[in-house]
Amino acid sequence: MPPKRKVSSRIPANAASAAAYTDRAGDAPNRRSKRSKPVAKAFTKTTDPKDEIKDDAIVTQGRGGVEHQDEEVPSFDHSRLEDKVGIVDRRFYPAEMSNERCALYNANEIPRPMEILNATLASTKAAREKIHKGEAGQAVMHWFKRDVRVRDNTALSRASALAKEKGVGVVGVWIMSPQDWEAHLVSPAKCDFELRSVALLQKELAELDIPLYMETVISRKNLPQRLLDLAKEWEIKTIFCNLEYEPDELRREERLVRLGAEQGINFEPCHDDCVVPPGSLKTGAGRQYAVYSPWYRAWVAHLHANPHLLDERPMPEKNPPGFVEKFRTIFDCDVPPAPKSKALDAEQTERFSRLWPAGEAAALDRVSLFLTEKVGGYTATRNFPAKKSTASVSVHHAAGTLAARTSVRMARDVNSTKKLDGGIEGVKGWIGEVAWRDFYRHVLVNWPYICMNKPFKFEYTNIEWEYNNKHFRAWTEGRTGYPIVDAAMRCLNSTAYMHNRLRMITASFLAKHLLLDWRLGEQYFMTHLIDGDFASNNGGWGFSSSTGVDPQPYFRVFNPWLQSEKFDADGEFIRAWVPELRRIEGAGVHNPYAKGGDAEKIAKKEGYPKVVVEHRSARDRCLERYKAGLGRETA
Ligand SMILES: Cc1cc2nc3c(=O)[nH]c(=O)nc-3n(C[C@H](O)[C@H](O)[C@H](O)COP(=O)(O)OP(=O)(O)OC[C@H]3O[C@@H](n4cnc5c(N)ncnc54)[C@H](O)[C@@H]3O)c2cc1C
Repeated sequence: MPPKRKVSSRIPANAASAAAYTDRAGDAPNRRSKRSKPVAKAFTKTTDPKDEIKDDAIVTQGRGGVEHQDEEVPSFDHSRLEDKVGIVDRRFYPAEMSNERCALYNANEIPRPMEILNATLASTKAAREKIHKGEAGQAVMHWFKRDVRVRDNTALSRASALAKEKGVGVVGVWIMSPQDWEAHLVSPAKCDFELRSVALLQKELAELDIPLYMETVISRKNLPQRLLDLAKEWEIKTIFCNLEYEPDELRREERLVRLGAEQGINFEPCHDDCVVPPGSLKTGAGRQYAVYSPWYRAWVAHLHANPHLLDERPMPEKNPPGFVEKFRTIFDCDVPPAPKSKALDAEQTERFSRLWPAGEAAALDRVSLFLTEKVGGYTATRNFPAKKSTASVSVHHAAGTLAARTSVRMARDVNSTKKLDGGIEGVKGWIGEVAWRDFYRHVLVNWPYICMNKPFKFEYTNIEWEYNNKHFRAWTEGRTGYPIVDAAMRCLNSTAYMHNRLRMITASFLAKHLLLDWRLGEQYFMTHLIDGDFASNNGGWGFSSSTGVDPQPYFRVFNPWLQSEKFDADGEFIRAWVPELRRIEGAGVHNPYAKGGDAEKIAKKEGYPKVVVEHRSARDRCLERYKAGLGRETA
């Protein structure tokens, strides 16, 4: 066990605390401090000085913070390198949370953001009811966030019902928050998709005489008060929204409930994003499930016992006569342009619009087409990227142009049993995949520290990751010398999407073959995927790197060649994305340099790279490093 030293310092929650880090790094073996310099340079994020992001908005509290006081810090504390390698964006977040603090969450000694929100909803209940019973105001507001749709929208439907009861209309609001996009690493393709969807939403709402007011709020911390100010300006007494489950968002909504109650506005957050609201399913011992299979059985049983959870939410009604005239000025808002750091060029705009039609009509078309033409063969074919046999609706689930509830209901309704289980194998299998999305959200709510750069299994913090920039670049560019990995990464870079099997292969390759800190890969995916979604992405990375909830065991290391031969047997997917290997016939395409002959000649001639790491030795190094990391005392 490494020697420990007593640190008697109070590190402010928001301090970059370079000195503290230097100190700690000083404890580390020389090889690490030697290595950290060039690595820091290579990975540190750069910020465009022209960008709108302002320093004043750095969130100093709120993602757990660093609250070490007289703590025991072992000399090995590899996680602390995160500051040097740019894992945590310190413009927005405090440094990586300590393992002790994670343990406190697990021991229920720190209230989770959802619990704090629920407590505030309870403590403000009387005040909010009084507002509800009071004056009608001029309208009811629905704040659109990750629910860019009119149909099957819980909070919008409730806003419409309340407006009808009060004899007023509904006003829609959508706020662009460039800092949220920056902090959440939202990819330019995803921002563009959202903006295109918002433009379509505005048109759909206009048919119901509902305006969509749009505004850009630069500083994310000002957003709650700005919403309340808009409500006051328009004499609105109630604001509805659907909940997002990341800690920052839950804390923001908690603040809105509190500030709203103080300022005479009832803020009503609704569960909508999950089919089953987080917190509804508990093990026999009353805990949140950390394993998918029993959780899934409970999820199905819960939905069969509570079928209303799958009911379509009523469409909002048309606003009453005279409403358009009263709110004329906000009917003509323009969709704002993407912030500079997220803007696409003309060619990218055209490409992504063609590949990913936006809006809820496109979403419903996609899911309907899938359920009529493809779902029957889903279970048998879903792992084969070249078959294009999955629904391709994750982009819609992520933007909220399609509710997961809608997908599950539509699938249930085409099932021969009219249930979630039994009946058609493909339908059952597909519902099970959509359920993974719920599962990872339930996990996020119960273990919020996964959103604070900690692995679910925080004992894996002490694995000594590599920060090899050359390897990372080879992975991002699709030049690792492993054709299936390279094809997948090039597909991601071009289409902003990657098939699930390939996400598992590339993620496993980064964490286990290259031994790179899995959080680098997690971030790269977020900044490039059009369907980037924190909970699903983090869950997928946790699974593949064996650091997450219900992961594959660390000693299972995917062999990329075997995966390739199994799931892209004809090499169709590889040839589509790696032109250097297109002329190779037969199995040589999976590992051209090993096969010799024509395959090797073509690969060499076309400049296809040799492997960056040799499979067997990479595997051995991985097992050794994981084992050593797990044997270490947690920091
Ligand atoms: C490392 C890694 C990272 C991932 N990152 C994301 C991400 O950022 N956003 C994202 O939506 N999905 C992510 N996934 C899950 C999955 O790869 C995609 O949801 C899926 O490829 C989307 O394609 P589809 O819509 O055709 O899926 P289908 O196979 O048709 O599945 C239907 C829907 O179920 C949900 N779903 C399917 N598989 C999963 C899963 N494993 N976890 C959670 N939800 C699932 C999605 O909403 C999907 O649209 C990740 C998986 C891994 C292994």
